[in-house]
Formats: sequence, C-alpha cells, structure tokens
Amino acid sequence: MKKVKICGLRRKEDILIVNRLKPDYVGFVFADSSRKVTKEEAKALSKQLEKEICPVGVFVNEEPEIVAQIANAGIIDLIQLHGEEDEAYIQKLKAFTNKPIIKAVRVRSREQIQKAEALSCDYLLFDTYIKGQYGGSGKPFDVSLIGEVSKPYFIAGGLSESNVAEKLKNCDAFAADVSSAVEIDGYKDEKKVQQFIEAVRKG
Ligand SMILES: O=C(O)c1ccccc1NCC(=O)[C@H](O)[C@H](O)COP(=O)(O)O
Repeated sequence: MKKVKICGLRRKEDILIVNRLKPDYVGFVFADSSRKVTKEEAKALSKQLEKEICPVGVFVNEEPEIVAQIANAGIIDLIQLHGEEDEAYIQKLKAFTNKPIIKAVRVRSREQIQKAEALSCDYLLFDTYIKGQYGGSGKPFDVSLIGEVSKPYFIAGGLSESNVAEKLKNCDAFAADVSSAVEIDGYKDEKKVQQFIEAVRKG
C-alpha cells in the first residue's frame, strides 16, 4: 500500500485529526510560510502525536546545526530539505544527526531528477516548480517526467482526493504528500484529510 503524508500541521486540532485518521507521516514546516511553526510549537504538537505516525520537519536552506538540534531533540524523526541544499550540505547535516533525510526537488527536467538520485539522502520528494515559492503551492506537475528512480520517493504538488490515484498510477512513488487540498481557509479539514488518505490507500 502507498504511504501518505499530511504536511503543514500547526494546531492542536490538526494533531487530533491525524491521530484519528493515522496517515503514515505528518509534516511540520519550519520555513517561511503561513504554515510555519516554531521549534517550541512543533515540540508541543509532536508530543501529542500517536507513536505510529512519523513526524517530518520541513526546512528551506536552514543551518544544518539548527536542523540537527530539532531532529536530535526528538521533535521530528525524518528531515525534509526543501530548498537548494546540495551534497556538501547533506554531508554536513549527517555529521550532526543520523535521522533519515528526504531531499525535495522542484521538478523542471528529467536531468535534474537524475542528478538528485546521486545525493546521499534516504528518500527523494518531487514537487512542483513555481518561481519564488518553495512548496505548498497547491499546483500539480506532470509526474510522467519522473521516470525510473533508484531511491524511494514521495510525490507532492497539487495532489487532491480527486487526482492522487491517477498520479500514483503514472509513476512509481512510495508515498503521496499533500497540504493545500486538505485545507479550508488555510486550516486542515478532517473530511478532506480522510478522503485524501482513503484515495491514496485504495490506489
Ligand atoms: O507547505 C508549505 O507552506 C511549504 C513552505 C515552504 C517549503 C515547503 C513547504 N511544504 C512542503 C510540503 O511537503 C508540501 O506538502 C508540498 O509542497 C505539497 O504542497 P501542496 O501542493 O500544497 O499540496
């Protein structure tokens, strides 16, 4: 069964929703965004998360020492790098923490994906390229660009209950990641989260 990640949790209500619906992963965004949480907020939210749900920290070009501090404090179990982090950055981060790493790629070409495969991260995540916006755009991209990839990967970018099954059929993703389409007025909506999780798991 495909895995599912609900990204951009920021309220106690969001944690109650995911604890009931049990996605495989949830994301806390530590980068500039309407969904941004502080380390203290994420710590309090993560503590209330059911143990079977894996908390992921989303960072954009953050100092590796800061990322590692948050990871090593047990607030997150997986690190998602969503900026221009390169192999040198990943090596530096790995010197500070042994938490697994997802490297996000905002897809513009097949060459870019092949280059990302050589990075020493554990997973890749393919998201939509929008100039000036790192993530959470709500805009889809053509997943047929992905092709064969040697690492397990997430797909993201404008996924919704109505398009996720089709997108998963057109690539070999390990997991689907969503934020915008499971929100109403910027807040996570239980019904939408439930419909998305069901659509991913039904395939
Ligand atoms: O969600 C954000 O606001 C965000 C801001 C800056 C960097 C990354 C961000 N989100 C990362 C994610 O993993 C999102 O789930 C992914 O981009 C998909 O979002 P959406 O297209 O809204 O479903």
